[in-house]
Amino acid sequence: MAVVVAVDGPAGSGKSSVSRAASRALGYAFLDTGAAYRALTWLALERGVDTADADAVVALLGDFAYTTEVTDAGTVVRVGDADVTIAIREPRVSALVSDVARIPEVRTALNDAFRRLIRASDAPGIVVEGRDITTVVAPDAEVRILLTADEAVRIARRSAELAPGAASTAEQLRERDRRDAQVVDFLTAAPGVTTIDSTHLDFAGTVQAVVELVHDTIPH
Ligand SMILES: Nc1ncnc2c1ncn2[C@@H]1O[C@H](COP(=O)(O)OP(=O)(O)O)[C@@H](O)[C@H]1O
Ligand SMILES: Nc1ccn([C@@H]2O[C@H](COP(=O)(O)OP(=O)(O)O)[C@@H](O)[C@H]2O)c(=O)n1
Repeated sequence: MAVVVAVDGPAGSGKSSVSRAASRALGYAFLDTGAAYRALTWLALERGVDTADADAVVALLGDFAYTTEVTDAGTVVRVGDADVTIAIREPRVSALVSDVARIPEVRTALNDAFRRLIRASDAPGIVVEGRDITTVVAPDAEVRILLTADEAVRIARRSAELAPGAASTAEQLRERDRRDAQVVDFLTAAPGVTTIDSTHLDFAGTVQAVVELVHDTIPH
């Protein structure tokens, strides 16, 4: 059974990029759970399904052929034959993903899939990042981290999400965190979870903090 490193936190805290780099440094696999919520949202948009209609979104699950493939250039995300790696990061997906993520049947189905992927990993460990990994998906993970940063810093890091005519990055990020926080608490560390605040750390320093915590926790 692979060592599990669970990482939760709000948007723009560095979960995906830091977890990916830390997994490489550790020789571990990597699982970005937000990508699956984003891919299901992309499928709803593609099919013209209203994301506020929970039953219609749940009906998509039977036909949600979601796969990921780790390549040198990064993780390629596909739904069926469609490469949605770039599309799932578009603001139109970010704006609706919280609708999809608040549907209990969606969370149950995706969490089951995440647990299967974790169990199937043949690497010595796996870094899994999202919003409820430390609390719901893998509460027994050997290493559990809440990655945070001040909101202004997170907004500055996410400025690339700005789309012409759309609400500002700041409004989008605040609104998404507000809605996500109604579903899972990723702003306070559960008992046994270590907080890493990256506000005053640069990228390499944040990766190092994660790697050191794993080394300090896991005998090697
Ligand atoms: N400690 C850090 N210092 C500076 N930039 C960072 C740091 N951590 C992450 N970043 C950058 O911030 C942006 C958002 O990070 P990302 O991993 O997408 O966050 P999340 O997955 O939590 O939304 C990325 O461009 C990333 O390279
Ligand atoms: N474990 C998870 C991961 C993501 N999500 C949802 O998926 C969305 C996208 O997650 P993400 O990790 O790609 O978001 P960023 O923080 O990287 O922008 C979040 O805004 C949540 O609505 C979730 O509900 N539970």
